[in-house]
Amino acid sequence: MTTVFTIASGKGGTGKTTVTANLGSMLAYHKKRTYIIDADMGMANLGLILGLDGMPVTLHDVLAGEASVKEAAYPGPFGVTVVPSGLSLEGFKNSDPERLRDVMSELIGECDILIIDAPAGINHDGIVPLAIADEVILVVNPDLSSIVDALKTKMLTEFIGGKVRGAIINRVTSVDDTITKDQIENMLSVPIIGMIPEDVNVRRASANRMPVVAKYPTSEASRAFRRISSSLTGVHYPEDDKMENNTGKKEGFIDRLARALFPGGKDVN
Ligand SMILES: Nc1ncnc2c1ncn2[C@@H]1O[C@H](COP(=O)(O)OP(=O)(O)OP(=O)(O)O)[C@@H](O)[C@H]1O
Repeated sequence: MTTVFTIASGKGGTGKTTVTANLGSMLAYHKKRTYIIDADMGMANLGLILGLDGMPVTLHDVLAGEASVKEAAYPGPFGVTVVPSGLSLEGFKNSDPERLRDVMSELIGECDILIIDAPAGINHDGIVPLAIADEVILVVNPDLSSIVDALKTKMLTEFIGGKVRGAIINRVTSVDDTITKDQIENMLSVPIIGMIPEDVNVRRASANRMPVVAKYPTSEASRAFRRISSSLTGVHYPEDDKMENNTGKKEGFIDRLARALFPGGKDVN
């Protein structure tokens, strides 16, 4: 059975693409056959942060009716399958978001989990991903405008008959005492699935065209992504699990100690 998750927000820039890339990679690591699809077709950057931009066939071609989704699918970290969007405005113009339904039908049964990175806002191209998901996951930042926009997305999802699974609070800082987790939970009236800290390693990993869970597996953000993927799959993930990093080398005690002592420091590899 395939479960379709749509990662949505309301406000732009809250971290949908980051969540899609990292959650998808972690679920693949858990041996779930996982597809991640960049339906943020106007502002595509899933391929960019995974080193899969400039691919010959993209979701644009699929939604223009010129290719099948499997032709636009590429292997990503830990075996996740990535369907990037193209970067051209022409391709965006020719894409019909309604065709996402066909993409979904094509992949049902072919994978365990399908994650759709939705565009920000509540335009037509943003509504289809909300409508076709089994469960929508909201990504919010701990600020009022992000929460209010997520609330609008939640209401829209329910209005069109969709279901919101919960919210992920991203970019939480230790000095942030303005809005608490409980307040966000109350405002949105959905469970909080997890909290991801503000972590410079997220941007450092993107600059290296990798998800943080693969590039900096012991970072705070990676730990948070592992907890969230465990809670979605029910697979227990020991905190001291040894994941292979980008060099293919197992993280040893010295690496972990160095990271613990110098969390914001240089890559020790
Ligand atoms: N937890 C985090 N810590 C530090 N930086 C982060 C974190 N999450 C996301 N970012 C950074 O914030 C920026 C926006 O993230 P991202 O592109 O994932 O957002 P988005 O919601 O997909 O944006 P858009 O609405 O434009 O599609 C990126 O530079 C990303 O690296």
